[in-house]
Order: sequence, then C-alpha cells, then structure tokens
Amino acid sequence: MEEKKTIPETQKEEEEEEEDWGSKAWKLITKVREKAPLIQCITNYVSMDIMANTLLASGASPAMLHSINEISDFTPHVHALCINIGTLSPDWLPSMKSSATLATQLNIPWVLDPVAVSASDFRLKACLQLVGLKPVVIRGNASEILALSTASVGSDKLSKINRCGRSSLKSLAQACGAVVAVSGAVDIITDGKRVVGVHNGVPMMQRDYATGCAVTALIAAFLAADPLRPFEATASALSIFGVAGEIGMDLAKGPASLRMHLIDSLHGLDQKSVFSGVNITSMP
Ligand SMILES: Nc1ncnc2c1ncn2[C@@H]1O[C@H](COP(=O)(O)OP(=O)(O)OP(=O)(O)O)[C@@H](O)[C@H]1O
Ligand SMILES: Cc1ncsc1CCO
Ligand SMILES: [Mg+2]
Repeated sequence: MEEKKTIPETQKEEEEEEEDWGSKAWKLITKVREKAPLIQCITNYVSMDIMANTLLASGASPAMLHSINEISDFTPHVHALCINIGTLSPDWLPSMKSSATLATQLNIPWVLDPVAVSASDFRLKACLQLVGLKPVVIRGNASEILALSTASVGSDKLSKINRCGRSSLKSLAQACGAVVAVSGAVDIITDGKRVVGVHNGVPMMQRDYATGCAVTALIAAFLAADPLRPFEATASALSIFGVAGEIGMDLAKGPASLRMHLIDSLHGLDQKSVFSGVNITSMP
C-alpha cells in the first residue's frame, strides 16, 4: 500500500493560494467577455493595431482617442484608460494629462506604460508628471522600471546591489501608490506589500514589437473588470496574455505569425487552458 504523506499547513496554504490564481484569472477574463468594458487608449503609432486587436480578442471594446478636443466628453464614459508614451510629442502630452486627471477624479482606473522613459529629458519629465496623476498600475520592462525607480525614489535610497530587485520595486509601488509590474521571462508584480511572479509567455514575444504595449492595455481591461483589486487584475492579465502566447507559439513560425496566433488564442481561450496554463507564484 502507498505510504500516506502529510503536507505541512503552511505549504498547503501556499499551494492553495497558488492554485487559486487559475480561477481568479478565469473569473476576470469571463467578466471582461461579459461586460465588454470600454477602454480608452492614448498610445503610440506602433502599437495601436495590436493593442486594439488584443483588447477586442479579450472581449473588451477599444477606443484610440487622443485629441484634446474630445477628452472631456469621452474619458468620463470609459471603464478604464491606458496611457503609453511610446511616440510622445508635445501636442499629445496635454491630452494624456487631461485624460489621466479626469480618470483619477472620477475613480476610473488607469494604467501607465512608461515606454523608453530614459530616452530623453522631455520623456522622463512627462512620465513623472503622469505618475503624479496617480495611475492605478504602472507596467514596463526592467530598464524602464529601473529608470523610473531611480527618478522617483532616488538612486541613493535604492540598494546598489539589487537596484531593480524586489525591495526597490516595493519602494516604487509605495512611493507612487500604484501596483508596479515588470515584464520579462518572469513578470514581477507588487502592490508595495505582496509580490508575485508570473511564469507564462514565450521568449519569441520579445521579437514582436508592442507586445508589452498590448499587455498593458489588457491590464486596463482587467482593471475595468475588477477595479477594487488591481494587484490581482494585473497579475491575471499578464498571465492570460502569456498563456495565449504559449498556445499561439505552438502554431507560429516566427514573430509575425506569433502575433496572429496569440490574438486567436486569446479570443478562443477556454477554462481548461486557463486552469492548466496560469502559473503565478508568491515571492518573498
Ligand atoms: N523571455 C521571455 N519569456 C517569456 N515571456 C516573455 C519573455 N520576455 C517577454 N515576455 C512577455 O512578453 C510580453 C512583453 O514583455 P516585454 O518585457 O518584452 O515588454 P516591452 O519591452 O515593454 O515590449 P514593447 O516595448 O515592445 O511593447 C510580456 O507579456 C512578457 O511576459
Ligand atoms: C518601436 C517603438 N518606438 C516607439 S514606441 C515603439 C513600440 C514599442 O514600445
Ligand atoms: Mg514597452
């Protein structure tokens, strides 16, 4: 007869919490599909197409409106807002600020993507002004989040050994009052207290421009589905996008076909694939 092993209580709790992410993510994508939230994106010229198609494939309704003449009429009616500074110019910045200000005043969740924040002084200053307008989530790659950390928290306060490590990420989240997400092979998400890692996605996603921008928009859709739990929404969106990338990669021949298959997989994602694919773990 097989020997019965007993699992220590703490390990059991951790396993239960980790197992639970599959159902959290499934509930959120289901809610996005049911609610079809309206997501305003003020984004760059490169990402508009993949972002709109990612949102549509998830069940959300994208709207790429950026004219200053339309913000006051339109932003109050959206369920979430995504601001991306990828092709920032002086004439778009007032629209971004105005839309972000309205969203914060009206309790509409919004997410900031600090694309290439350290490329110029103009971009860094603009990004810090936007951070001051209280995004609910900031999602960038490691170099962008490191640049933002150094500028927002101060290089002297960051550990020299572990400058983009978990403790500096937590400090950034606390300083900004936002959930901070760093994408990469393992995406790291923190709300300043909790930290989780998302172990989904495939390396080929880095060979395709604007996948980062697209997942930031998906975070906005998940925020619209559950505005009170931005940490869970952010981790789930990153995981679901990664699972769609994994399934898409089985059919793809390279970056261009991955883009197509990722969007198809996101559209067709079922409960079984979400439960077996979502891989989110707590981090100390
Ligand atoms: N090595 C990897 N393995 C698995 N998934 C990855 C890897 N690198 C990136 N990803 C995934 O690709 C997506 C985009 O992340 P990335 O860090 O490339 O964003 P980014 O640099 O902001 O992209 P862009 O600026 O082109 O929009 C995320 O969903 C992330 O999880
Ligand atoms: C290539 C590129 N240039 C500005 S934004 C962008 C898309 C990826 O962020
Ligand atoms: Mg990016």
